Amino acid sequence: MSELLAVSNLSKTYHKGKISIHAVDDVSFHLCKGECLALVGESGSGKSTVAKMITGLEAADKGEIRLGGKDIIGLSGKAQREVYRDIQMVFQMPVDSFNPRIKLGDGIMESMINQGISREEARVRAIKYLNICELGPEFADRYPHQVSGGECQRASIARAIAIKPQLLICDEATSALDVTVQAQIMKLLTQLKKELGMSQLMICHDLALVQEVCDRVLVMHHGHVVEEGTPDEIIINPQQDYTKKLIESIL
Ligand SMILES: Nc1ncnc2c1ncn2[C@@H]1O[C@H](COP(=O)(O)OP(=O)(O)OP(=O)(O)O)[C@@H](O)[C@H]1O
Repeated sequence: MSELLAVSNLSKTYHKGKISIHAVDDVSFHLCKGECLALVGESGSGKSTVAKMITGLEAADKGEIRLGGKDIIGLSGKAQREVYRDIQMVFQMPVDSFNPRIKLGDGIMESMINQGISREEARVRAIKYLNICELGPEFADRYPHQVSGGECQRASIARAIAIKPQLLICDEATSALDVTVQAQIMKLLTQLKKELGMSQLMICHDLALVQEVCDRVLVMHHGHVVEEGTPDEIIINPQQDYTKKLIESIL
């Protein structure tokens, strides 16, 4: 598999008054095309900060992020818009990710229209991707408060995939949902990976889900990557003491 994303020596420190929080410290990893990589670690270990730097929501202090060989840090204008179209993120709280005053269909169409796609075509594509996410066309005309959490999360996945990103980042995308809906959404993401060849970076606390859907796992602790391997290597035969404790605490 060829490499899609290469993260090298990435670091981020947050400053709050006199306190400095080294959220991410010298993190390096890669992600291949069509691969699903899990990022696991206890709360506060830096997982979301890594994801936010990749999506450009946080600026990196140091390091390099390459997408398809091109350094994406510090881009601006059209080059930046083009790159971030290829990286989409799905967040934990589905309802918060849509504007409550905008119908789901219009929310999904927005980024396509921003890309220059006509309203008519954007509407057709919004309905197509809602359908891929197992939501009927009627969902396009509903407001976020008129659907369940699971349906809203499907709609946010539809919005993310409608613009055919090369990389989909899911930050605890299913943890607010009940177990059956969680399983359905993970199945859907695996299907999308196979059908669209999309690479995925999953931040996930649920090791059973990681084992089921991810190809490789990175373990983060205090802003560092402490271990990397296949799900079986990490979950069944962890090498580092921190990973052993993490697995014990989660299982
Ligand atoms: N905007 C911010 N300002 C200040 N500190 C922050 C900010 N965002 C995150 N942090 C801190 O950086 C550290 C890493 O946070 P981050 O959200 O990346 O961890 P995480 O592993 O994703 O945690 P969780 O699993 O709880 O979401 C934490 O100590 C957090 O409090």
